[in-house]
Amino acid sequence: MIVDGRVLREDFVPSEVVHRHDEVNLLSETLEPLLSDDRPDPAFLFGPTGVGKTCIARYTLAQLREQEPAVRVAYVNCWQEYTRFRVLYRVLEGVDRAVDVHRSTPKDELFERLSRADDEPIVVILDEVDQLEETAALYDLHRLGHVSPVLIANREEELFASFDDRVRSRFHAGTRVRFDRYGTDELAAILAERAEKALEPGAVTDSQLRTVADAASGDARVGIGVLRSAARRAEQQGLASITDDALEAAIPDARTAIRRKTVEGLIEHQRVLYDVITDAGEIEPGDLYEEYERRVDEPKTNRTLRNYLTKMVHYDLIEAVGKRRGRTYRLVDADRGDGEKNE
Ligand SMILES: Nc1ncnc2c1ncn2[C@@H]1O[C@H](COP(=O)(O)OP(=O)(O)OP(=O)(O)O)[C@@H](O)[C@H]1O
Repeated sequence: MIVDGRVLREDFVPSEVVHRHDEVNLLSETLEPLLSDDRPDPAFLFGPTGVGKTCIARYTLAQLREQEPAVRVAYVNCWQEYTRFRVLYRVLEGVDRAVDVHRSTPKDELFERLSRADDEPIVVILDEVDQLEETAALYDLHRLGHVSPVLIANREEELFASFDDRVRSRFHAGTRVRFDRYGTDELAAILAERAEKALEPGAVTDSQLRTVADAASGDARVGIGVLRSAARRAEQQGLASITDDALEAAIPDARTAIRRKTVEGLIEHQRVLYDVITDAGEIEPGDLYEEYERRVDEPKTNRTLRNYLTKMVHYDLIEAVGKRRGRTYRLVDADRGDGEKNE
């Protein structure tokens, strides 16, 4: 039944995006100066998870490179690359200038190397940029006239709150491209496009795709995950098409798989917070920070911890219950039907 499983993978960049034309156009216009050797303003892509920010950034840059192949693109996921060293290293790697760089190479030398790599413009996509712990990396990139950053984050307010004044003032100007959650019809159309490429004709009905879109509540990553899981289940049972039962079973399946992957991707300190919450069942912030500090050697500041927690809420790993005073954190129930997904 599955003819091309790649199409249902998370990192697949579709050759055509469904909807999001306004967002693609705004980003393309922002980057247009690159076509005449000028430097564009920074571009920001804001919105909740699974709404196509990464996909649209990659797609738009792939299109731009078709017009101007000299433009180089480096992709940095700041969830993993959260220090100045790691960001600069990843950008150098993205433009094939990372040979002979070691852990002990001074950061200033990385910066020097990047400043010398100025024969062609470089667009740096900084995904999950609100996870960056050393925002000096942004200051570095801004100083380089041949580097154009595209920054992706959930919320503008929290992102700018994490910047120091130097970075804030430099990134103040810049185009904001805002993404809303997909409606059921939009998500169903995205899923139909994927299903057409990935599955045999007739493997899934339009009404089933709407059920998936509805269950995913606007998150395309969840929707595609459900479709993938349902198709696999049906295939394992030797069926020629997806049954409603396979679909129902796939909804919690997909959420669990996505959650497992997100937990695996947590950095050490986030993981400790997650473990404390898991052990406690439900816990107040004060007790959470206290227990966290007991478990780590060099604790992060409360502000950083709050940032981690916000991110984990965005990623649907934990939920915050109650208002300021009396607020507690607990794990999100994997089997939840959803509909109350956090923004
Ligand atoms: N408009 C679209 N057309 C086709 N595929 C899409 C579209 N929007 C999202 N997708 C697909 O949905 C999945 C999730 O999208 P993406 O990773 O871009 O979301 P995101 O907003 O960057 O989320 P996060 O903040 O969690 O990283 C990807 O597989 C992507 O290819």
